[in-house]
Amino acid sequence: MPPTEKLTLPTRVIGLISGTSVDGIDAALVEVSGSDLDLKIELLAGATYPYTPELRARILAVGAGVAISMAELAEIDDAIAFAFAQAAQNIQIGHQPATLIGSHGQTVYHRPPQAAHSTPLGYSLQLGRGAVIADVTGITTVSNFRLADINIGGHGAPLVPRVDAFLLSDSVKGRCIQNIGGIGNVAYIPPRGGDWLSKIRGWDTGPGNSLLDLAVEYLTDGAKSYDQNGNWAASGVPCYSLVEQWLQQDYFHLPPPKSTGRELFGVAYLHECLKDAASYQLNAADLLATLTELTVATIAHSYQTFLPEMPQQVLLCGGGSRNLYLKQRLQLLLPSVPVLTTDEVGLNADFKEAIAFAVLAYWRQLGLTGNLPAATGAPREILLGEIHSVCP
Ligand SMILES: Nc1ncnc2c1ncn2[C@@H]1O[C@H](COP(=O)(O)OP(=O)(O)OP(=O)(O)O)[C@@H](O)[C@H]1O
Ligand SMILES: CC(=O)N[C@H]1[C@@H]2OC[C@@H](O2)[C@@H](O)[C@@H]1O[C@H](C)C(=O)O
Repeated sequence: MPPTEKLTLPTRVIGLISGTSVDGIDAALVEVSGSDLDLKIELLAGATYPYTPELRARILAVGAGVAISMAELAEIDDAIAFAFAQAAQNIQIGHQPATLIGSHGQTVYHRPPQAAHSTPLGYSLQLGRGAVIADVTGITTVSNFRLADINIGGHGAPLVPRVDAFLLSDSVKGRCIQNIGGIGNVAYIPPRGGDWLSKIRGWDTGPGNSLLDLAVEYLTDGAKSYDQNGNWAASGVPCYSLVEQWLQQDYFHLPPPKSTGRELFGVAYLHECLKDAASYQLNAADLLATLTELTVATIAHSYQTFLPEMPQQVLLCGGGSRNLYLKQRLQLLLPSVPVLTTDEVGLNADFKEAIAFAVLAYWRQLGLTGNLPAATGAPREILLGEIHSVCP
């Protein structure tokens, strides 16, 4: 990953993503300049636009493996594309217009590469066609970011670690940038200097909030979708024997690069957890405390197992960084490493993923590669994303 000499002008870009929590479309309007070591962003506006409950329910059903017709798939794709286009229009209100959009879309299926399988390549499907977004907004749109990396044998995920490396490296401290969305993922960034770029790593750590959210929905009969600040879980006690048992799951022992999704850590997985919890007679609060402990234990375990050295700081981002109980538990498991949020070093923790897709679109437009082979497992760097120009 050699630094480029390319001169770049500030560009106003919109980044759009709805993640595995399917809680809504995160939109970030950013001014981007530089290219890699000199990469800079200024967040001008950030907002989350919730899906309608009907669309959210349809997306979650597809993601959970419910069979649908091609006609229904087309309808969902249309609805997502128009919702993303609307989010891009809304985020510009009161600002100078953007000239570029980077849209991740909505993941509804993700299959990591399967070595020694008859179809060894991965497969990842993000809905919300970029061409429609470009047409509705009149703004060139880059989309389908994961495909190129997957086509050459990579996981197509996680993609954010390369952006993290250039926005969040430190000259002295090694950092782990830990996203806790539906799924958790980490970027390990050693202190800048020497061959630091070649030592950056990234992978999906496992469940973030996905099992917790599903459990809250189950326990409240759908009245609640998440445990605000982790208050409910904080009133319970984690069952450590169960956490130990759950940590035996193969995924947590697979060496990186690796990626996962709701296909593994989704409804069926929660049902297994519920059965186990019943055999330990856990009440609702204990169940949530135990699922929270699983998330933090998988994070701490993966650092201890797979990193060349422990970081000097952990910077949290994503919705899970707002879960105070979870943050506290992670700090307890990593006693010598301060656990902060990216807000505390100047990068918005709620919109970092949306910002990253703005940067990835900007790199694509400049002709710069976007993947980090150490994080996706691809054999080489490659241009990410398809460019949809505006038809006259
Ligand atoms: N105040 C809060 N307290 C506890 N949990 C919260 C809070 N705010 C957000 N969350 C959690 O964060 C989740 C949303 O996180 P986020 O938007 O980062 O996920 P995502 O981007 O959809 O997922 P991914 O990063 O896996 O793609 C919510 O579903 C909820 O579980
Ligand atoms: C296939 C897919 O959408 N993966 C997401 C998901 O959500 C978190 C984790 O799993 C990560 O690998 C990825 O997203 C972020 C944006 C990434 O690519 O870095």
